[in-house]
Amino acid sequence: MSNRLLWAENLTHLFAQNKGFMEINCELYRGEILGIVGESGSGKTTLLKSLSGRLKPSDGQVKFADGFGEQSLYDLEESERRRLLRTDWGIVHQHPLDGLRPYISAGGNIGERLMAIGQRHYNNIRETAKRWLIDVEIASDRIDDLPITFSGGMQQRLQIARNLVMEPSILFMDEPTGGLDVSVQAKLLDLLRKLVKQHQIAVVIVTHDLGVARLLADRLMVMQQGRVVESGLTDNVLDDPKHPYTQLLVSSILQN
Ligand SMILES: Nc1ncnc2c1ncn2[C@@H]1O[C@H](COP(=O)(O)OP(=O)(O)OP(=O)(O)O)[C@@H](O)[C@H]1O
Repeated sequence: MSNRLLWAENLTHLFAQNKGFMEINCELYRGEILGIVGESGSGKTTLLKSLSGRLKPSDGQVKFADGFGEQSLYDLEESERRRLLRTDWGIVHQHPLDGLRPYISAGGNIGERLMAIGQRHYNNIRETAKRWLIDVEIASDRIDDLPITFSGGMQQRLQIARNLVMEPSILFMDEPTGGLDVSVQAKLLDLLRKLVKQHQIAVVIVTHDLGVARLLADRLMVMQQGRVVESGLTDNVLDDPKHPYTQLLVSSILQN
């Protein structure tokens, strides 16, 4: 069985000239972390949306492998795509409250999706939610508190728990540490790395921060003006960048 989970074939979506992404071909394998880097406006978020079923591209295909074989993401019915996004795939937004229900408890945020797939045993759901709170380093006695009473870092960890409780095969993350203080960011990155490796989850992560990419990603794609200009193993791309744009990105970090 191939370990290829998700791939894009000549994927293109343009809002206007040079605004969006063009002719993207990429692959994601089971258990790997793929980083998408590039400066602001290079099309990273738009590409992530298309790869994760939230933006139908104007051209090309997103395909994925599941138990039934190979499927074309945008040939699915809208409802099927949504179900896939809530069950087998997860999405971690930059702003945690975009991915949480602010007015239901932390435990409810984690348990809700289990109930949506038919789990009904309240005590089991609560125990699972507690375990996930502990796994993302939130005290389990906060289970009945609302996410709006949590710090930004805690909210982000809760958003991660809400996704991981479904044991997704793929997690899509857009600047997950974006709004956090540096020290909180570092802790979250450590936790993320531990959890995705432990649960063998494949990840596509968008970041403009090469430090985040270095820490998390196994492979990188570098985007400039909607195109992938370089890709490869993270260490190779960052230690020995071939494309002038990647060289510029790497050297601007070194100067900071
Ligand atoms: N819904 C939209 N309608 C029109 N233009 C859009 C839309 N969404 C994004 N764009 C434009 O497409 C280009 C790529 O945007 P995108 O958000 O994908 O870039 P990015 O690399 O993720 O940038 P950032 O790091 O700042 O989030 C930008 O020029 C942006 O202004």
